[in-house]
Amino acid sequence: MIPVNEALDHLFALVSPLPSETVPLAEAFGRVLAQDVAARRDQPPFAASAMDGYAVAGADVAPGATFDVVGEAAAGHAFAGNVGSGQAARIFTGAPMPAGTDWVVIQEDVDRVDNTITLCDTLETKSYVRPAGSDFKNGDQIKAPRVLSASDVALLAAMNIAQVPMARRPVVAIIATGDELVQPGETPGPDQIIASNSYGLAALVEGAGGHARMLPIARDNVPALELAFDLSADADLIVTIGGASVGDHDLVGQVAEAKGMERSFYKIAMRPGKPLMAGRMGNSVMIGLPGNPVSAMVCGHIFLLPVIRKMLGQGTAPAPRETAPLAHDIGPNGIREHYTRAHIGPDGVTIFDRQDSALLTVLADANCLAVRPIGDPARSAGDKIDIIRI
Ligand SMILES: Nc1nc2c(c(=O)[nH]1)N[C@H]1C(S)=C(S)[C@@H](COP(=O)(O)OP(=O)(O)OC[C@H]3O[C@@H](n4cnc5c(N)ncnc54)[C@H](O)[C@@H]3O)O[C@H]1N2
Ligand code: MOO
Repeated sequence: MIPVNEALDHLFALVSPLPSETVPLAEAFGRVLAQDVAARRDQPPFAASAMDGYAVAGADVAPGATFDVVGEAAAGHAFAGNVGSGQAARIFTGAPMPAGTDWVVIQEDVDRVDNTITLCDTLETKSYVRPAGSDFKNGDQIKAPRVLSASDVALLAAMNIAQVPMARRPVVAIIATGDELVQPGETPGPDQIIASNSYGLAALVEGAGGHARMLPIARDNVPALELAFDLSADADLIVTIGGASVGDHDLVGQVAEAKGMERSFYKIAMRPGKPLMAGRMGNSVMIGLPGNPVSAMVCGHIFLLPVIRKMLGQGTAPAPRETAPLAHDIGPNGIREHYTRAHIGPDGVTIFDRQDSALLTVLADANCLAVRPIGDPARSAGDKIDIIRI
């Protein structure tokens, strides 16, 4: 058994950042920017009014001052003329400031009679002009790598970047294995259960920016597993679930090796997740996850997501940790690093009593994994513990 950090280092050594691809802006949301991009224009491209009102020379603004309205500027319709001293242009939000003006008096502060406006006694003290380039300037950069948020997409659009260089999404083939499994929606036999991990892992993969390709369930026999590996050969990652342990029907490692998998490691000092295996397999990397549902999902968080992030060019880092106080006393930990299902709330971290790696209800109630190092002694309420949010 190797420690978790060593296993993760082995996995990082197996994968590299994928090449980038250019995608239309409308498809960029949630994906990872692969290269710095630069604004192709200033925004606003001209000094613009921030309000509806009258554009004047700021030097002329005083309570009771009067102006002749000589023209109009609206968004998309600049006023071509010049506005002289004692003159004003009717202006609307987003319109370019006419030549000769640097101040907008909001219409609420104006009395208008025919073509003459008179300013009221209490005036705003700000100009309501947005200077050219005050949001961004031509050449301003958005730095990669960065997961593009909805706000980023809006910013890229404003920068006139219609095609975006994105990290290619890793294709992750997910192979559930087991004679006992049927797909959700099917009718299980009396000795069967519903495949769950494959769906949970696919959700993790998609959430991290990968593309999950779920394969048909592979039965516990050599030809079925061989076929599943053949169907996954072009994936960037091949993730198997189950069949990783020492039972007579645990054939995954054996078949993977017969198919050319060069094993990097097998078995880690982790609970849950002990029978994890990984290795290079053709142009792909195979990660064999244990079958117990919580084990597979925990390994998904601790190994699969960091590997996907590396492939997306987001660097080489384990699942992010925080420290938080324990809400209660806990006993000592054993010889495997324990990723306990836990809940962090206002009272601190509560580690659930039931930690069997088959209990998906407990996992679904957890909002974090509280990590107990190998040989960690008993701890008291208030002691700090590492957590990983899930
Ligand atoms: N004698 C030993 N027995 C076991 C050991 C051991 O060291 N010595 N390790 C245990 C640990 S730890 C784990 S974890 C499990 C993992 O075993 P496998 O990876 O071989 O998983 P399976 O036996 O195929 O399945 C275990 C369990 O999970 C269910 N399962 C499998 N796939 C799915 C799926 N896609 N969706 C939902 N449930 C799934 C399966 O029905 C079993 O109940 O081995 C221990 N045994
Ligand atoms: O390691 Mo197993 O994954 O404890 O349940």
